[in-house]
Amino acid sequence: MPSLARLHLITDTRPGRDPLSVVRAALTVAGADLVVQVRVEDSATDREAYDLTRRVLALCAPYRATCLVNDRLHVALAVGAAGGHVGADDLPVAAARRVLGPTAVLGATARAPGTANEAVAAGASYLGVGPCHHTGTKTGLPDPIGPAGVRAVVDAVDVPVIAIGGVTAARVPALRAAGAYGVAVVGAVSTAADPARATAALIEALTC
Ligand SMILES: Cc1ncc(COP(=O)(O)OP(=O)(O)O)c(N)n1
Ligand SMILES: Cc1nc(C(=O)O)sc1CCOP(=O)(O)O
Ligand SMILES: [Mg+2]
Repeated sequence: MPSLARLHLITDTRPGRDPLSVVRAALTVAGADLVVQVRVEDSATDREAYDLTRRVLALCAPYRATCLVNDRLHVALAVGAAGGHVGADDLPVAAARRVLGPTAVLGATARAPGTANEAVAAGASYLGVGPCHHTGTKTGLPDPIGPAGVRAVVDAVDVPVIAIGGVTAARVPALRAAGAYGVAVVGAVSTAADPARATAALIEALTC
């Protein structure tokens, strides 16, 4: 299994966004130190997800950056991505592991130590833990768990914890101090005036 990069950029496919140019900008700065997770709207067709993922994979390849696919594991397999990410509404982690095979990267969402332990026992190779802070990117989330909630999960598991939800470069030090291995972001890069510069700030915060 490839070593996991600490910065995960999740594609922003909301109307008016340009996910490919954001991914391109982030890769020029972060290179192999980036995981790009392709996440499309629930209303997107599989064909749209497949086409976007193929394009993202082609951008990642020269940098040897890792490409993962959110939810749609058949798309991950079809394009040859490194793995996928599942949450409570997706395939159960054990089923996802069977689909992807033993060596793929498999992330699972966990918000508390109990579900985190279950996800790891079922085959998750990393955990996405949050929401750490309020976010305007996704609706319907529970209250933020903050760095203390991240710490509770970190103390319970032995896989990398990727903090997600309202993460900015300024918030990275507290999340790292809580034991987060890395962070996943949408808005901090996608809505930045300069996505390359925003990526550089996150990388710097993660390497301090
Ligand atoms: C790194 C990371 N962590 C959490 C999530 C959220 O996944 P999920 O709970 O399945 O919600 P959706 O993203 O599918 O709406 C994630 N994608 N990545
Ligand atoms: C897709 C997603 N999942 C979350 C979770 O907590 O499970 S938070 C989130 C959105 C993250 O976007 P931003 O970096 O703009 O806050
Ligand atoms: Mg999901």
